[in-house]
Amino acid sequence: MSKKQVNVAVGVVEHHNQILICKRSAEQHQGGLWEFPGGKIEQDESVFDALKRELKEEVDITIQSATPLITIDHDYGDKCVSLKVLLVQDFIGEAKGLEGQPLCWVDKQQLSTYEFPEANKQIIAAILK
Ligand SMILES: Nc1nc2c([nH]c(=O)n2[C@@H]2O[C@H](COP(=O)(O)OP(=O)(O)OP(=O)(O)O)[C@@H](O)[C@H]2O)c(=O)[nH]1
Ligand SMILES: [Mg+2]
Repeated sequence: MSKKQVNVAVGVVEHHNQILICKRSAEQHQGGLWEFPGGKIEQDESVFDALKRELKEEVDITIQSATPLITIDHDYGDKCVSLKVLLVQDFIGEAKGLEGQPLCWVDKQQLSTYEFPEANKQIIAAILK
């Protein structure tokens, strides 16, 4: 049986040269690791609309615009993901963890000192380019 492929909208939210990261809860896939906020893209939803919905739900910010940064297809063994990563520099609101998740703003250069899912290494490389 083929593994399910999940399309995910991921936001690299940047403000004053810092990036917003959140901690995944223990029970989630890749739980306990840091992530860039985002989530699954629903059927008939654009990447931007999915990201806008997820960032409002998870961190209470409203994104105004976003630009494509990178797409990463990764096989975790139990699950294949296609991460559509958008760079967000234009948003309204102050980020807070609406799902009780720890959240922090990190200098770009410090990102690699946090533990992320494997696929995120390529995202961090793209941010630093
Ligand atoms: N949001 C997010 N997901 C990531 C990142 N890196 C990464 O491999 N993923 C994977 O993408 C998949 C979907 O993301 P998600 O769990 O946030 O989806 P969601 O918000 O719709 O959550 P839910 O199904 O837990 O309610 C997960 O399997 C997760 O492990 C990342 O930086 N951010
Ligand atoms: Mg999510």
